[in-house]
Amino acid sequence: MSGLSISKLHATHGHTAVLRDLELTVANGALACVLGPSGCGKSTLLRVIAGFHHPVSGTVTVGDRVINDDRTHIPAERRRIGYVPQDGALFPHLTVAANIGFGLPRAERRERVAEMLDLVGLNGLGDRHPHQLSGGQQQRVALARALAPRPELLLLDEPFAALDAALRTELRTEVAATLRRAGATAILVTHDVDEALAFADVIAVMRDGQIVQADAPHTLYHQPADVGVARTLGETNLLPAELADDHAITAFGNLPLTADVPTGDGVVLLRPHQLRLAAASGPHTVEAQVVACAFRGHDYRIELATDTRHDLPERLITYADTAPPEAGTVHLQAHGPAHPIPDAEPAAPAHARLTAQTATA
Ligand SMILES: Nc1ncnc2c1ncn2[C@@H]1O[C@H](COP(=O)(O)OP(=O)(O)OP(=O)(O)O)[C@@H](O)[C@H]1O
Repeated sequence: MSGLSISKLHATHGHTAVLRDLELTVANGALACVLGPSGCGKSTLLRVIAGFHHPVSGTVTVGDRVINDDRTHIPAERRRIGYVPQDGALFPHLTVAANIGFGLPRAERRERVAEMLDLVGLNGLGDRHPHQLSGGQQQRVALARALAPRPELLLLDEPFAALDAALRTELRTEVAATLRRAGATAILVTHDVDEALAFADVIAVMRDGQIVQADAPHTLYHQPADVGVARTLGETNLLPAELADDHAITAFGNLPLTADVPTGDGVVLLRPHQLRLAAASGPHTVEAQVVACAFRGHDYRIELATDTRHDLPERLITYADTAPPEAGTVHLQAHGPAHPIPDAEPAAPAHARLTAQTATA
């Protein structure tokens, strides 16, 4: 398999610009996810890479082969790129084995089909037809069919979207393991954050036809480039802070920063699990009122109203293993590192809201 490199890619649908100056690199053997809201251009990007959609301009390289630039447009069937659409799109009148072997040279077909059935865990089901398989099994056949011709790159367009939650989790774990065994370079399109976090070596967050940040899941979650990426990856607490080189001075005391930044007023990100309920008040605890608490099986999601004495947003979110006292007062502690968010507007702090309410009363 080979890596992928995309530079200055522009694509349109009619007169509408869909991909704008898009840049993306996926290393050889990496599993990448493109994550973004509906309509941001994810499928169009995959279709350009696959060769089904002509871009206006830009360069697409797989390994050391340029498959698209100003002078080159290699047709889809000669790109050696596998494509698994949302519904699998198996041939209904062909058996599983015939689906997987479709288009393979006759001499190697039987052996390669057996290898692929083994890879996706469907030994013994080669003689069935697609309608005799479950949804998850059909998707595994689609994956086997895409991998059979040894593509240089595999594209998966929301391949688990039609499956129920349990099967979806199971299958994406299996597919990731299968792709790693095959040494595949793959790009999965999704708008499911959990899927992206669980599947990918690299997540590329897409917004309005551009990749705004591409990084390892852990880096992206804890060090997002802007508020939009921070919110795409999960719930946020955005605290006003005084930035002082390597630490932030906050209502929770001094917290180390993820990176050195210029000094001055700013906003820092703390993910919900970085706020914890303290047993009692202390020098760096903040008092808050529980306004909502939801049990989620593995933990509780707690929404808190902050104390008006503190320079904090109106609501904070934390996750905890045990339920707090109902509608009670709790003490919160923060655990760094905090991540500075350059473009964030500080939420109206509690004391400012109080002043505003008093003024209008
Ligand atoms: N065939 C088409 N003709 C005209 N406009 C299109 C066509 N296909 C897509 N678009 C538009 O291009 C934009 C990007 O669509 P695309 O399908 O790439 O987004 P997406 O991120 O994959 O969305 P989703 O997650 O809903 O599948 C959308 O505004 C869409 O309406």
